[in-house]
Amino acid sequence: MSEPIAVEPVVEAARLDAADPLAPLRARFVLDDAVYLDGNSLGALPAAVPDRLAEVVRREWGELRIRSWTEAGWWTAPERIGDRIAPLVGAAPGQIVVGDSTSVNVFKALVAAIRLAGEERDEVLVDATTFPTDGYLAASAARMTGRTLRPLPPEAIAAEAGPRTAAALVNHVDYRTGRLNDLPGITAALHAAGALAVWDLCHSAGALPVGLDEHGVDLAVGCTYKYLNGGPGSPAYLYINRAVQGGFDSPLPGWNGHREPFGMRPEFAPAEGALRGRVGTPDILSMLALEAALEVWDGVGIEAVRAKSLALTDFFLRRVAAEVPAGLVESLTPAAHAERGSQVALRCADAGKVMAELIARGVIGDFREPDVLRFGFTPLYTSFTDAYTAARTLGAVLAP
Ligand SMILES: Cc1ncc(COP(=O)(O)O)c(C=O)c1O
Ligand SMILES: Nc1ccccc1C(=O)C[C@H](N)C(=O)O
Repeated sequence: MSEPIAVEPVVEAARLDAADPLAPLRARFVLDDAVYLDGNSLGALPAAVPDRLAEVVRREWGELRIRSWTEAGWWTAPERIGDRIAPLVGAAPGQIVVGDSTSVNVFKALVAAIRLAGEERDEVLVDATTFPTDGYLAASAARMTGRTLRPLPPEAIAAEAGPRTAAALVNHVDYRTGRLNDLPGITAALHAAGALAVWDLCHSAGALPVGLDEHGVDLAVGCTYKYLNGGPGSPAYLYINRAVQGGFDSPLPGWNGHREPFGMRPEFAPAEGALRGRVGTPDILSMLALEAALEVWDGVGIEAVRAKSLALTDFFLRRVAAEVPAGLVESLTPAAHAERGSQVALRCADAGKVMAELIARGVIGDFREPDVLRFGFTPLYTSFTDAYTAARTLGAVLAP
């Protein structure tokens, strides 16, 4: 029997790219020769955005002016764009509004969840490994509402939720390690305890299926500037499950969330449905840039995105193992597909300096304290050749 012929890794990468059904989508983005693995911080620019934004400024702002609130659909943009995001996170229409930052939406969602849970539930759980803003806001929400905050590792939340628990705020994918938390299981356990589930989807939306409706998530928030490519500071979104919309009592009841915003009434009366999650005047330029950015999803299914994401991170992990001498890096990202988001986090000595050197050589990832190299894989535009080049460059930096 003849030995199997070992395929050169660069050839393997090229073959994987040639067989990739999503490969043509890269042309929908503005990219250069750099290997861009930072879409989990700031997604690349979709090619349709600059012209659309110029049109919004020149025609809608410059010429139509105030008429654009109605004639150009500005006023209804938060719910219209929410409905555009909905299929990507497994939500039926009418449950998502776009606006404000993720931080502000975390506050709205968590306080509303505490209010929905009722007075007798006096503790709030929060993912102890969370991106800091969620932890800060959860502490303030708990303090304001007179509840006790209990930070827990996400894998402990299901078992610890009990009759005192009002709600838990959990990240779907951990920003540092790339671990994918068990959204269906944790949500079901919270519900069994009579508590509400609030999920932060920043690092999962646009990278993998979320299934908000299917799993009965109560409330969720996420940013749009990572895997949804909405641009720097693009508005975040708030999902309010239809089942809890009637009881959603916003801690930020601004006039945009009023049943009759132009009624100019002294008393607040919430709008029907997810609209009550709106606060003030939407940030139209960012919002319409996001709307144009979402066109890259036309005809793209999130299942195909997930399949490519896993193939990319598998291939990258394999190439890192081959290119980097043993012991120099340690993957913090779970090997099991069921526990992996769309990034690879490698612990490494002098990670800050190593990332600076990678960037100098055209491989853009990021460094997170204290010792983590983070590589984000955006299936819409990252190629297997990018993954190959990144691993090879890392090998060259660490073992010159
Ligand atoms: C999990 C998570 N939540 C929240 C944020 C940020 O919130 P904001 O969009 O308000 O800056 C980030 C990243 O910036 C994040 O990774
Ligand atoms: N919004 C930003 C603005 C500037 C620099 C980074 C960010 C990030 O989004 C960081 C990201 N949330 C992270 O997971 O580290």
